[in-house]
Amino acid sequence: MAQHDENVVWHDHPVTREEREQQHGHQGVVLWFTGLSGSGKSTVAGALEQALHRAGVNTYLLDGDNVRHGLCRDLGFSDDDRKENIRRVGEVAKLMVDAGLVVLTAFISPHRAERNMVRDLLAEGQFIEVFVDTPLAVCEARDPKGLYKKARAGELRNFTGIDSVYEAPDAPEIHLDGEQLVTKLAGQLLDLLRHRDIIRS
Ligand SMILES: Nc1ncnc2c1ncn2[C@@H]1O[C@H](COP(=O)(O)OS(=O)(=O)O)[C@@H](OP(=O)(O)O)[C@H]1O
Ligand SMILES: Nc1ncnc2c1ncn2[C@@H]1O[C@H](COP(=O)(O)OP(=O)(O)O)[C@@H](O)[C@H]1O
Repeated sequence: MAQHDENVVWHDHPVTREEREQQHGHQGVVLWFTGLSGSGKSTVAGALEQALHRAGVNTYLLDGDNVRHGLCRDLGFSDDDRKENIRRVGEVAKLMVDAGLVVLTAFISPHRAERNMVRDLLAEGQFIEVFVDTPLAVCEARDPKGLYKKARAGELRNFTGIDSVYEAPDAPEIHLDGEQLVTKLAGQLLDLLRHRDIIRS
């Protein structure tokens, strides 16, 4: 991939992130959900976004399934493609944080290195890693899209948890038990955001 051109120079603009955050009444951060397919990333992120939106927080939810229909439609599920997927989403999330939004991302993001790459793109405290920890057997029993069934039958290759790796986070900001009620999990995340003064109580 081409590196950035040394003749392209960063341009600062008069309105700052801090000013945008002040206007919103809250900080910009990323809640980076990671977990197996079927662990509950989209469901929990959606429930949290709904609660935040109702509370007047400016949010945006970037979801793997949706992003792969547009921005990342050229990418598949090899390790390199997943890496590029997460790099692009990380850069988009960074722009959205600069816009002062509470960004929720729901990507399997199976590799520690890529999640840490996104963490390093952001300032201290702006990256909140949310591990949706649901046992593989439970995800496989849920199987809402029938993908585990296809993977077990050998009709789908490189499926996370079956024949492609998932590296669980070592030290996520929050570790959710994905078998608990969705409302309880969303509540835990709201508590964390209030505790960190990202949103008002
Ligand atoms: N081989 C393989 N492995 C894993 N997942 C697969 C695969 N093929 C298709 N899908 C569907 O794509 C969704 C995962 O996309 P992501 O962009 O989140 O994946 S990644 O972060 O780049 O690993 C994932 O969605 P979720 O179930 O919502 O996680 C699957 O529906
Ligand atoms: N905490 C939960 N308890 C029970 N079922 C859940 C829970 N979270 C999600 N689900 C269900 O599990 C399936 C997969 O959830 P989804 O959010 O699509 O997972 P992911 O985005 O990680 O693939 C869906 O059918 C959803 O309704």
